Amino acid sequence: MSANREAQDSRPTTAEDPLPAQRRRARQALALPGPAAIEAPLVIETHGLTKRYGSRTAVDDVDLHVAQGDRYGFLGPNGSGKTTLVRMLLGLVYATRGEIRVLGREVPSQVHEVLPSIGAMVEGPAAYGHLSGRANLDLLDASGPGGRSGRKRRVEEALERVGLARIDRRPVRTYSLGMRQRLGLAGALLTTPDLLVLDEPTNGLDPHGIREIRELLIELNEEGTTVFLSSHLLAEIEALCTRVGVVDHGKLVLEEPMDSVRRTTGRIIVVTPDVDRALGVLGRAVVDRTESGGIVVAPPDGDGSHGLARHLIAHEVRLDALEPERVSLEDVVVDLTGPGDDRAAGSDGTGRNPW
Ligand SMILES: Nc1ncnc2c1ncn2[C@@H]1O[C@H](COP(=O)(O)OP(=O)(O)OP(=O)(O)O)[C@@H](O)[C@H]1O
Repeated sequence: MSANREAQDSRPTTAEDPLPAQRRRARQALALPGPAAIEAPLVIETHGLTKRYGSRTAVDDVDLHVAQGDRYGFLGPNGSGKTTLVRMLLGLVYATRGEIRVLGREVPSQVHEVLPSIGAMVEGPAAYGHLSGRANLDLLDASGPGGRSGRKRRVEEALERVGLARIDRRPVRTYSLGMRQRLGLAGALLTTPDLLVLDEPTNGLDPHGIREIRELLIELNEEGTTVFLSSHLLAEIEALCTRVGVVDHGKLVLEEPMDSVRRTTGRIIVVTPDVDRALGVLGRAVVDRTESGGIVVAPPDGDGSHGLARHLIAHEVRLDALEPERVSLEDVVVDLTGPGDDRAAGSDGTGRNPW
């Protein structure tokens, strides 16, 4: 493949470039599409939602749109207003200004009508430390239908779903943070909710636990539950969510389907054991390398992955994979937001990304 204009334009960033090429592309076409672009009925909708604490604006003029069937990730650095917004959605904190509708009802005035259809876990799981996990769920379910046997069934099912079926009579105060998170989720699943609202649901879980909860949320979503979760973990949102809202200093700066955030760049990643041979064959069409050693190629206009594959195979380059390069959620989000409260205050001091 010969060098081409596109390849030259997208060569790896040099010291003079103020933004890496991928970031530049990420910045283009970011949008808050508004409700017109969303076809399914809205399950959560806010207009001009604002919350002030004294002179501090925690949530600033937010128009949020969560559609039925979404797995919506509400993402933002520490202190950006996620918990405050989640609490307003559930009627736990009153807004300074703006409107909220959840499952078609106004919040807070009609929230009691929809709370039975919502499973929620906000600001960590609340539980009585001296009681066992089962006893806590029994209490939460006290007003549920079907008497003792109905309650026992629901509690056991909820425990099973979150991977706690075998817990014993130990009091909750002896649980690890991960077990408490699971118990909190079990509490949210005692009814079959139309909407799950979860604030940082994988806090304290190890990677195995994070994956289990992700699979559970996908399963519930496929059974019809709309999932809204807040998190500062980009990878978690990227792996789980179908729509993403990004909040920064109280403002919603992005709301888009995950597919359009993670759109393709037009470049192709070649994974091959014959790296040197491929680099020689591709010449100046190579524009970058991935962290895992993939070769990023800008093919000439109209010459997509099929043409590239033919070209490489004709030159005896073996191919493990050929895939379109996508803009990463991290690039988009870091580009759109400033440092979180902890970084801004200098409490971390490591210079690490606040996400
Ligand atoms: N009750 C309160 N009184 C005064 N300020 C508050 C109160 N609750 C939140 N804030 C402030 O509002 C801002 C947003 O806080 P919030 O907890 O909603 O952010 P967050 O994105 O959930 O952060 P984190 O990820 O660290 O939990 C912060 O500056 C916080 O200090």
